Amino acid sequence: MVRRWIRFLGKEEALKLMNWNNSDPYFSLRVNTTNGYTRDDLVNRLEDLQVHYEKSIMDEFVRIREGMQAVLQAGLLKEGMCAVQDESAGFVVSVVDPQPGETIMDCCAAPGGKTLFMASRLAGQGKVSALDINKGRLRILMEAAKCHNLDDIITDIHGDLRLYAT
Ligand SMILES: C[S@@+](CC[C@H](N)C(=O)[O-])C[C@H]1O[C@@H](n2cnc3c(N)ncnc32)[C@H](O)[C@@H]1O
Repeated sequence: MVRRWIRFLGKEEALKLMNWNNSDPYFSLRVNTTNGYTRDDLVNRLEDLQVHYEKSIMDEFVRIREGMQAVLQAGLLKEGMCAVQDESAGFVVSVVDPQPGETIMDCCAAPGGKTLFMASRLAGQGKVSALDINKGRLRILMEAAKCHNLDDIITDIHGDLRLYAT
């Protein structure tokens, strides 16, 4: 594998990739702006909890390497202040760039990380239809939508995407 990386990326980039693979993983948290919170609010709560963080280049995101237990115990997720969301999923939403008033169809949507983020970008105007084949996962999605005050924007559709393809 290393030989292949060096062949494709060159030695310097391959070394960077290997160093990154050996670094401690981090969680990223996305602040829930629909509930009126800003990233500064989230950062203040993390500081109160003495959880070290890094701000992401994406406005809504903060990275933490340690302290997830403290975040959970303080109820930051339950009270809808933030969600655990990988920044790569956030980049997808940046590319979609949802605008107020739009209607968006999210296929294979559950558990809803991108659905929630897209819905929050609509600023109260527009709709996201979240389709998934798995009822239980859709239920989790709608519970999260409620917690994030986005249940009037998001509609769940239980269905098999393959049937829409014909
Ligand atoms: C990796 S998860 C999607 C993650 C989601 N997009 C997010 O951002 O949180 C894949 C989902 O696709 C759903 N799925 C798989 N096959 C499907 C199908 N034929 N029709 C609809 N949903 C399907 C699964 O139930 C699962 O919830």
